[in-house]
Amino acid sequence: MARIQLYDTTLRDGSQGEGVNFSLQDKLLITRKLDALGFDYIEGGYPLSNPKDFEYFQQAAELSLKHARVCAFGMTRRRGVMAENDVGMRALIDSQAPVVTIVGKSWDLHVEEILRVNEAENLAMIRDSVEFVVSQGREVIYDAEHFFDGYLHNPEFALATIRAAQEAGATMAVLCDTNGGSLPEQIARTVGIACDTLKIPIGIHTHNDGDLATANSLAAVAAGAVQVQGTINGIGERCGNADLVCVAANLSLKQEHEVLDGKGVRHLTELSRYVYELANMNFRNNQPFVGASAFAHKGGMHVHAVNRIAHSYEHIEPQVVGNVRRVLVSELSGRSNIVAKATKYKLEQDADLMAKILERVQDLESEGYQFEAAEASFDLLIKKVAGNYEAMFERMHYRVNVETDQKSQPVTEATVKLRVNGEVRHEVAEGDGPVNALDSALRKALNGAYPGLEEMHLVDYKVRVINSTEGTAARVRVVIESRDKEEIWSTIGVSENVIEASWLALVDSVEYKLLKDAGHFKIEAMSAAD
Ligand SMILES: CC(=O)SCCNC(=O)CCNC(=O)[C@H](O)C(C)(C)COP(=O)(O)OP(=O)(O)OC[C@H]1O[C@@H](n2cnc3c(N)ncnc32)[C@H](O)[C@@H]1OP(=O)(O)O
Ligand SMILES: CC(=O)C(=O)O
Repeated sequence: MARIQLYDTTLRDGSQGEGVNFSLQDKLLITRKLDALGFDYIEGGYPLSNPKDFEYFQQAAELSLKHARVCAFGMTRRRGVMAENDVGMRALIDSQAPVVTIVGKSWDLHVEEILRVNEAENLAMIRDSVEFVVSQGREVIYDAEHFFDGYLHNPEFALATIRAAQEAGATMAVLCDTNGGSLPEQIARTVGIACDTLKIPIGIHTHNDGDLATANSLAAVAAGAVQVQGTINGIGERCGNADLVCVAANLSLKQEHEVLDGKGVRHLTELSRYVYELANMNFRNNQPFVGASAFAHKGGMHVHAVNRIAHSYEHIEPQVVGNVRRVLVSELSGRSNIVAKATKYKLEQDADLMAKILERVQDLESEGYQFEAAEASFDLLIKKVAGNYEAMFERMHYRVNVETDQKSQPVTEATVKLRVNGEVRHEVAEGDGPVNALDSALRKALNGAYPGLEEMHLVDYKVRVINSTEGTAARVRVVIESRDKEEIWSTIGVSENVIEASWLALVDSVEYKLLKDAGHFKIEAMSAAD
């Protein structure tokens, strides 16, 4: 099978996604990461667009990348202007980027109605721009915008545009499904024709408006394309670009093409999460290959089978893309889900205990608990039902007061009374709201007894109404996410009272941390039998 180049445009087309805004530092960090994983090209930005993108190229030049070539992106010269006098062309050259990607028009509609030039002038704009940049010693990749729509309406003109780019010295013509509405058969047919027409290699750049960006990229490769452009996690304009994480995994694992130097695929999960973190976006749990749910098994029959042969319900082994298998516990669980979770405590042989845990889970889930989102509370539940739970403190009492004079911000105060190692402790604390005040008072009461608590903090707090038909008497489910230096964990509380539900989740979170520090829990992936 062939070597396929991966061209990442997270920093340019990805930045065109709604809500995405990378700082200069983020862009440089992502560049380093992509280079380390073996990406071939990194499109860093549009130097004419803004000072940050211009500065990026100055700093990227200092990065001593091992593998990737950095590309500056821009459009062909404006109509009626010589390429050497065009501000966009000058910005591309001044960027000092070794590779310049020039986007030009392929669809006669855009030429006539958007640029408002004739076809001959558009061909001259492409030719002049590519020739000028090549004359400045740069490699030129030519992005043929709207190529597939253009080919449908006027195939001779669309092909003439990429021929012009080839004749002017471009090293690659990348056919863009800019509106993202093409289907795989259309992509394959058109790429095949372009491959037969040109001598230079063909690349593919797809958008996801029909949810087909990955399929269209693979169809293009099957028809002869040797470069795929896309973004990490598929972020980008409108519905996004082809997700290079999925494209790379499919090309490498399903079609045995060589991508990412043969090594990067097993770091795809880490890369995906790294980019989400820097983009300040939530992880997409159901993202294929790398999402937290991509290898999470919930249905009891699935878990039963996966315990015997993992690939009975998995298309690849999770570790080949750096992901892990997970077993979820819920009302849909059978004994196998519980057994899988209990293996790390070596309790799985105790059939009565497994049945008791399952019964307890089903009872609690009928009250509104959901353990799949609260694995730390489930670990505590196993200990409690197994009879080897030791309370690290005894809860005696708590109270929360909120006072407001209607003129200033409400003041929230919590009081917590505990017995810790035989000593009664009674503490009060103020906070930004009841959960924060309770958390502060609980920590004050435990102060000195468990120093590890200082490194733990809350990172997320979610409330859901469970039986909404009951109005204000409805039950609420609170899920709290906490972290320390080494782990993130989630706990749950359910009650008619939001403060009580929060308190239950908070206490579980602190108890999990204290028991973990005392060596009671080990973080292990489920080990399946194959
Ligand atoms: C498919 C893609 O994703 S292409 C990349 C799209 N990305 C972006 O637009 C983000 C960065 N863009 C920008 O910062 C700005 O749009 C700039 C700096 C490029 C241009 O800004 P402005 O000069 O203010 O122009 P504006 O954005 O309003 O309009 C685009 C101009 O470029 C012209 N143009 C558009 N495409 C091309 C092209 N391929 N070749 C030549 N000229 C073009 C248009 O005709 C229009 O010029 P006109 O006003 O003289 O008719
Ligand atoms: C070049 C590009 O981003 C597009 O045509 O979609």
